[in-house]
Amino acid sequence: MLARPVLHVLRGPRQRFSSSIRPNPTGAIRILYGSQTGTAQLFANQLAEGLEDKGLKNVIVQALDEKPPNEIFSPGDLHLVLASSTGRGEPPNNARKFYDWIMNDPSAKLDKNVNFAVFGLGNKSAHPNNYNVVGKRLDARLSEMGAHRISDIALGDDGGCIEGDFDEWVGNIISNLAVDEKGDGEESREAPVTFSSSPIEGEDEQHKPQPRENPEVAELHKKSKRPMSKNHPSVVLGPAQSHVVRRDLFHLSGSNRFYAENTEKLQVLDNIILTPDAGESALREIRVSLKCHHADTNSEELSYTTGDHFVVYPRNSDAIVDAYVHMLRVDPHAIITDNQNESYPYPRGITVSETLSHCVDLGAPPSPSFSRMILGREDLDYVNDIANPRRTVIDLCLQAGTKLSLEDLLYNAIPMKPRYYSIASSSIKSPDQVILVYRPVRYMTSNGYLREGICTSYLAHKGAAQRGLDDTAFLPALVSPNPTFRLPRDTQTPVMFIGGGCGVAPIRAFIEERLALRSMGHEFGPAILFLGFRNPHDEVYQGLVQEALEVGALTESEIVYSSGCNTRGRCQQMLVADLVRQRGEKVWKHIQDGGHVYLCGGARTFGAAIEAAFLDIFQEQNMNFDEANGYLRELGDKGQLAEDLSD
Ligand SMILES: Cc1cc2nc3c(=O)[nH]c(=O)nc-3n(C[C@H](O)[C@H](O)[C@H](O)COP(=O)(O)O)c2cc1C
Repeated sequence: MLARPVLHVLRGPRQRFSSSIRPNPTGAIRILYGSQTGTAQLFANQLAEGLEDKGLKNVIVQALDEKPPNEIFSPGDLHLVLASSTGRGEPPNNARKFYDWIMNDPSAKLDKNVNFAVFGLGNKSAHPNNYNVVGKRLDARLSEMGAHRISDIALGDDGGCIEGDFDEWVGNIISNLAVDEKGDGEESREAPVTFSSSPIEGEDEQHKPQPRENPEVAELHKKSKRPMSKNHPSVVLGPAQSHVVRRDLFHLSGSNRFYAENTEKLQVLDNIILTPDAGESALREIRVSLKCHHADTNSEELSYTTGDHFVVYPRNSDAIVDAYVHMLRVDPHAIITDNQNESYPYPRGITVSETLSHCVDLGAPPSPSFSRMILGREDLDYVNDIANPRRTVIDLCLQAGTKLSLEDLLYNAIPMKPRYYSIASSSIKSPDQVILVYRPVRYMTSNGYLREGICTSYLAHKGAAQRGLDDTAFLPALVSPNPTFRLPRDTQTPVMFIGGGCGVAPIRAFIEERLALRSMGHEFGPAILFLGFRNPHDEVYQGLVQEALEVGALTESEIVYSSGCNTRGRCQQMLVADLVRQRGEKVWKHIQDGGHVYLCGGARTFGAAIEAAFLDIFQEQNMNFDEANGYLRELGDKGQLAEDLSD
């Protein structure tokens, strides 16, 4: 059985320290989170456990909207705010009221004894223009309102190693709470205790005493990176229930529920390969009915607006779950009853197999400290050895011959997150169903293992019901509004759609919407389409584009391929970013005419390349690099540039 990490991600069971931390600060520690898909919430709970492990009392965890906004902050308390950005730099739903209050009420003030620190959660490559804007704005505004910042904002990048970013922030916070090594509860004068001490009158940012490294805390940091041998809380297993065969977790409710509110059991109507000639990585289209099949639901049907996202709860494949069951040597049918241990991160009362299937992301690389624990060594080039080759827990265990317990896995592995897809259909044309476009992810790891993307392979195995209510025909899913990604209200406003690969999905939705509006008699302004595929075999929706061109829902379209020629023998071998650059004058005029631009595709390469092309185009118009960057941001801020970029 493996040991728990000490400081890292603080996901493990409680461990008591001969504390080098202030044992009982005068105020409470309020951990406040705003979370859309659960990461900030998970981190908030881990942080609370970790601080309690250090002997700190009065640690409270709350969602930012749990109290009226003006009652959240208390003088003398420390407020650790974890907030993600969603939509296009929007706050999560459970922070919306608070965010609106803090941003829009200029008279709102905070006492100077309100202490705070912010950890923002975002994704730099997917949302370069809106990276962590919510965290950054909250941090700036809290300071402007008069509160006392105890440490600089930290930014977690979900496109990189967010757990590592979080670890580092937690380390800084803990250093800030530390007293000297006398450990007698009495603060040394030099101790960097900033929380609960009032800011010194007249002190400005530059002259604030800087936290110093406390030797004992530094030692704790080092230890945190080593396996420790401590007692684990055990996961209590009840008698096996082999007759229990559930393929979803809708029966769980209240604080034990697993799915987010508004999640429904939805029926798959169709699941087809769009480009059969493209081989295994062909684009596919899945059609899902919005009619609810969940017994407890109040609503009959979900609704959406064109441009929204669809959120799917995937499961690990049975083969992967079996491999873990075998490795852990556990009875898959045993029920996890564990009611005692508050820190247990998943629903109770479900079987081991259900927990492994639904709750843990068995395809994700383990966090840095869990990797160190499994491998039993500290030196690790995490990015190159673990994250980039996407090595999983089982890979590392096999490599190191580590015997992992069920507890080790459940407390340390990455929880399963629901996946977001751009809806590819128009709500005017098909209000009762959505279309998603996806490409099954399959790749060979550097050490020769075949890997499949969890959600895309989950979707690929879905099919329309063959026999009544066949399980493979249903998905747990919900609609997530994306209000900043909409066609202009005035159909005469010029639009330009720029997309690559799976980015064709939201573009398909907009084209279908314009066709529907056309049939209702609407008149349109210019609409330009720049679209790229891997090769001609990968090209989809030619018929729809053609129809749109014929009726004026599109006015021009250029399709390019990163390799190969199209079927009509015309070579358009080019990247979309180069096409955009070549059409620089047209792009510039479109923007000057007040036209809207929509960027849709992968974030890391496509999104970054198109933004670089835009910067080049703007610099051609006598802007320097900084001005071009500022102009791009301005277009986003005023809603003329909208992005739907995925990770
Ligand atoms: C639909 C969607 C929109 C997002 N928008 C942004 C954004 O505008 N800026 C950003 O930095 N990150 C953005 N992200 C990335 C999330 O902030 C990041 O994945 C974060 O870890 C999620 O934390 P949460 O699970 O607590 O909500 C977005 C993610 C999704 C799924």
